[in-house]
Amino acid sequence: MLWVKICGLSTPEAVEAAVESGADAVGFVLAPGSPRTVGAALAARLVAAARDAAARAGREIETVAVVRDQTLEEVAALAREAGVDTVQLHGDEPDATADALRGAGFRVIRALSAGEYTRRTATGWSSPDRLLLDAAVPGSGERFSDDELGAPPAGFWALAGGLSPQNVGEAVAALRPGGVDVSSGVESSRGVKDLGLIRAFLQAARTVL
Ligand SMILES: O=C(O)c1ccccc1NCC(=O)[C@H](O)[C@H](O)COP(=O)(O)O
Repeated sequence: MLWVKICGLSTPEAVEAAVESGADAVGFVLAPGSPRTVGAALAARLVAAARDAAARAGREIETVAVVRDQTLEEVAALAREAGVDTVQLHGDEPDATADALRGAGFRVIRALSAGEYTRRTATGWSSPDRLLLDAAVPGSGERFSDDELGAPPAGFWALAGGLSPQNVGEAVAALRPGGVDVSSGVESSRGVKDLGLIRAFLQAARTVL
């Protein structure tokens, strides 16, 4: 079944809508400078809300801290305080940062633009972590173009960038990722989640063949 992550959540109501509608993962932006940025203390409350909602539904939820170009020390401290399961690295973090986070007990998602993924793999780079392929500007609501991605990854990967309830089915049919990730496409305005769009996205993603 398609793995679905709803990202950039900042209220308990939006977290509950995502979990109750069947999201596999919920993400909180702990990188500075975004309208979706939350502090570690609020993220910890949102993590608790996600786990409570998942427990009520009798299932599990993966909680994800989204970071970008912060030091390992800062990322580890934020992730620990927030109490997340997973750290999503969205910048130019070295492989050593991912290794150290894994060593500290976190799961890691490596987010790359489709173009950067294509460049790295051409040099023989590979990642032990789950890959998320995104547009050049994360959280912008933009799709990457087909010619930026050479061959999609062979193993599990998730598609992000410009997805919405309207286009997720067509995007998954075309690229066949193992998962999808959305933020802007479930917002009424930048940084403001729309509970109806969250539910509609989950419903559309769950009916992709
Ligand atoms: O959302 C942000 O503002 C953000 C800031 C810094 C690093 C990452 C950020 N977002 C990552 C995501 O929300 C998703 O993984 C993905 O890029 C979805 O983007 P969208 O095109 O908005 O659906």
